[in-house]
Amino acid sequence: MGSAPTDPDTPTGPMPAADFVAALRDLSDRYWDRHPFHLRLHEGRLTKPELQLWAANRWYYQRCLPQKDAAIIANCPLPEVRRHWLDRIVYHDGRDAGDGGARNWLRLAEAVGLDRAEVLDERHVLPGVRFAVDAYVNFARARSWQEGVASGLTEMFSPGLMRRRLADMREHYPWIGEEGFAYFTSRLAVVAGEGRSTVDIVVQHCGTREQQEAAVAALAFKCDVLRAILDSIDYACHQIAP
Ligand SMILES: O=C(O)c1cc(C(=O)O)c2c(n1)C(=O)C(=O)c1cc(C(=O)O)[nH]c1-2
Repeated sequence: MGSAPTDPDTPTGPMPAADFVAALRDLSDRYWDRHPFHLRLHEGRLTKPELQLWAANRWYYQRCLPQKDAAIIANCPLPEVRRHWLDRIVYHDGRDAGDGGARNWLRLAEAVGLDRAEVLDERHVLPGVRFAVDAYVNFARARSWQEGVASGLTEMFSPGLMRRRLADMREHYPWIGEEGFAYFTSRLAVVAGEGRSTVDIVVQHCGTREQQEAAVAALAFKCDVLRAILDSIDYACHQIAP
């Protein structure tokens, strides 16, 4: 069996950096900002039990992120990238048990009326959310470190969403105490810079067309992970009695 003839119209050289970045940014339409669940959240149409379900399920995402980042580090042979990526683990886990992004998410969960224990034992985590988040961690374990890094680029789409979420939640759910919003206020301070430096790493280390296309596919996969999380939560909301 011979190999398939190469189509002379199929480009094989790397895309110019600007085209590559544009191909990544083009995926913003697949991001979760306009998911029906997020729209209801922004419009103040979620009930307290629905907000609780969201917070308890997002916890599973938040708590798995450091394992995803550790998998990227484990697969990466470059000390300068590992050193840089390590900051993400420290950000989520904190330098000690009392701080870090994950702790701040727990504060939000408590502010919407959940007990810390029922969040930590994950009794509210939906099967679909678990499957989606586990798929993200497994993707980082199984794929190249560049694909793992590229999959985190959804964050380049997130600052506007997070700012809007913060403003809309303060307005529409005034019963949530301000301490509950620490996650978003502290995340907003780092996320724009993180998104920019992640793009730089991806552009620098995806030198071939194949690597560039794999990076774009990794970001598309991650958009699907996020939407699958909200699909599951949204579906479960329809089963909560009003
Ligand atoms: O609230 C959001 O909409 C949102 C989105 C994302 C994202 O786009 O992946 C992250 C976060 N938050 C977040 O808080 C966070 O720590 C985070 C880490 C990552 C990642 O893939 O490494 N994404 C996100």
